[in-house]
Amino acid sequence: MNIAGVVLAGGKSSRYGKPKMFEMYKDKLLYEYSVEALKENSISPIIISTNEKLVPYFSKNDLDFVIEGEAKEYQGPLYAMFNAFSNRPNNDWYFVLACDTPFITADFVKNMIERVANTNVDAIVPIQSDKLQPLFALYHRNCIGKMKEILDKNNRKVQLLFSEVNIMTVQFSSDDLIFKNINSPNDWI
Ligand SMILES: Nc1nc2c(ncn2[C@@H]2O[C@H](COP(=O)(O)OP(=O)(O)OP(=O)(O)O)[C@@H](O)[C@H]2O)c(=O)[nH]1
Repeated sequence: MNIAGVVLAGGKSSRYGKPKMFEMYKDKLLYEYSVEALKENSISPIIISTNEKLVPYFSKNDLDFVIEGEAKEYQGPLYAMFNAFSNRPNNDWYFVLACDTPFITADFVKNMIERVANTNVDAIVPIQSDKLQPLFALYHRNCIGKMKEILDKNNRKVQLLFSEVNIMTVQFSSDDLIFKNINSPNDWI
């Protein structure tokens, strides 16, 4: 069972006012929290999905990842996922994370990937307070065709995929900080 990691880092950051993935929090850049949580679970390759303008700003440091610029920018997470998955269709699963989640942990990633064995669902998606968390989820390559169908109809919502494929949900407690993401500078306060 091979799992690729995909960190989505090509959004507009319009609410933040500047590319939020490069904000420093404690000792790391914001996007590095997601890369590290995947890396600590030996997930390889780890792909950073971004746009051509931002590619030069990702520094490899000691982290091990591949940076990919999308031909069409700002098409949203569903397109970004489709693009990253279909560029490497030989992976069985893709672990998708966003670039703005400083409280993500390697334990969370471990908990999720342990569910991949012996399941025949197409996606494994966390749920917290009745809200699905599609940008912290595992997608099987079976999803690629359905994603294309949704995009071809000019739809962009990741949630639309969940009525087209079989999903397993994983319940998390409402006080778990893992899913907190940073949209604007006020979210740090
Ligand atoms: N590669 C890629 N990632 C994206 C794209 N759109 C959003 N993302 C990422 O998806 C995650 C969630 O995005 P949002 O925070 O909702 O949107 P955003 O565009 O980054 O920020 P806003 O402009 O403030 O809505 C973030 O990690 C984004 O970087 C895209 O078109 N391509």
